[in-house]
Amino acid sequence: MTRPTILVTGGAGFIGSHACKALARAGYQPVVYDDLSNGLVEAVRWGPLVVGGLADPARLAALFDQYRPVAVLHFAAFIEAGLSVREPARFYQNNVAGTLSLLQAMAQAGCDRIVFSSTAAVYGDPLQTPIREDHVLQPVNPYGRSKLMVENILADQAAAKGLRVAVLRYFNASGADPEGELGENHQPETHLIPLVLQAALGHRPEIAIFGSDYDTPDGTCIRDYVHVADLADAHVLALRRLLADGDNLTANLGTGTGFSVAQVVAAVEQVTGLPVPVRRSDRRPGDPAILVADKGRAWTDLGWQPRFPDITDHIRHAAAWMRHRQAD
Ligand SMILES: NC(=O)c1ccc[n+]([C@@H]2O[C@H](COP(=O)([O-])OP(=O)(O)OC[C@H]3O[C@@H](n4cnc5c(N)ncnc54)[C@H](O)[C@@H]3O)[C@@H](O)[C@H]2O)c1
Ligand SMILES: O=c1ccn([C@@H]2O[C@H](COP(=O)(O)OP(=O)(O)O[C@H]3O[C@H](CO)[C@@H](O)[C@H](O)[C@H]3O)[C@@H](O)[C@H]2O)c(=O)[nH]1
Repeated sequence: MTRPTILVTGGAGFIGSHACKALARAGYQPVVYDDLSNGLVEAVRWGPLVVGGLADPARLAALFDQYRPVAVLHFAAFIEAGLSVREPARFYQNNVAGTLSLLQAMAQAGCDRIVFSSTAAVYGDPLQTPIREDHVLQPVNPYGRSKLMVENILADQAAAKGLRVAVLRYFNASGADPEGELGENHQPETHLIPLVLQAALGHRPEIAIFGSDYDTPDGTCIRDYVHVADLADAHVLALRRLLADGDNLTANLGTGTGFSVAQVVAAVEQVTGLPVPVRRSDRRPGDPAILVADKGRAWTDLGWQPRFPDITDHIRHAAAWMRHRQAD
């Protein structure tokens, strides 16, 4: 029997590459479309790679024509909130205009199912935590606003044209493939866990803790770290739901448990047995004190249960990946 083909935009990136592995394991055929602006050819291992950008309608049309995907997992985007403050137009162009171009290609090809990578950044500074999906949406940077714009576009297309949509709002993606085949390769790396690991392993002199005067028990920011393999599993569940004509859905993907920056540093020291040189520095603009998901909807509506709720597993897997890459 032929495996249903799934188009994975951004499938050479961190989360998209893990999703391709999960798709292949679940019996689907991923086809990756990525411009390699922040992804790696080596991360595309479970199906073909077509190199191209979202803004290239001819290449997208040819791709739909050749592979006839039954659905799209749409990861491709610029992802750094801090950069979005300095380069807003680039973010809106890539994340919003790029998605419009993708939607046009989908419509022309008759492909009407999409799983969209949204983010906890759509909530802005939370008024209540854990954050439920019906929390007010007031993003505080252009990155979050670009993602909210796409959510609204998808909702309008669903109402007008019957587009079937799953919006997944990830909290902080972390970890690496538990089998060591994939991991995080951002250039430059801005995410906390890999940076703390680099400081522990001596690849950088120290880690700066951005702010120690937040209204949290130890004064440092609290985040909900969700394992990338668990994110990948959630995409397979969301895809199955859309392919089975289930209702459209918007769901948080988080564990419901928060860890402070200081707790992450302590966990890295415990897992690696190495000291982490720390420098206390100013707050980073735009960082809310606490971002923790209400996980209920993904549990009930998707049947999603993270396999790796324990942050020490995230750190172990990320450290194994880092050591493996160093050895290459
Ligand atoms: N990493 C996180 O903690 C996190 C949290 C919430 C949401 N997200 C969202 O998840 C998605 C994936 O994030 P990631 O961490 O894997 O990022 P990533 O940068 O590793 O992956 C994104 C991929 O998209 C590609 N890409 C970007 N613009 C493109 C374009 N115009 N055309 C084709 N390819 C393009 C990049 O080359 C890269 O391979 C993003 O949409 C991001 O906003 C990530
Ligand atoms: O060198 C560093 C880097 C980060 N942090 C702190 O660590 C926490 C996590 O930061 P980071 O790993 O950069 O992730 P976030 O800024 O929380 O953003 C991630 O998680 C969001 C969802 O919660 C997504 O929207 C973003 O795309 C994704 O990058 C924050 O409190 C940062 O202030 C430090 O103290 N020092």
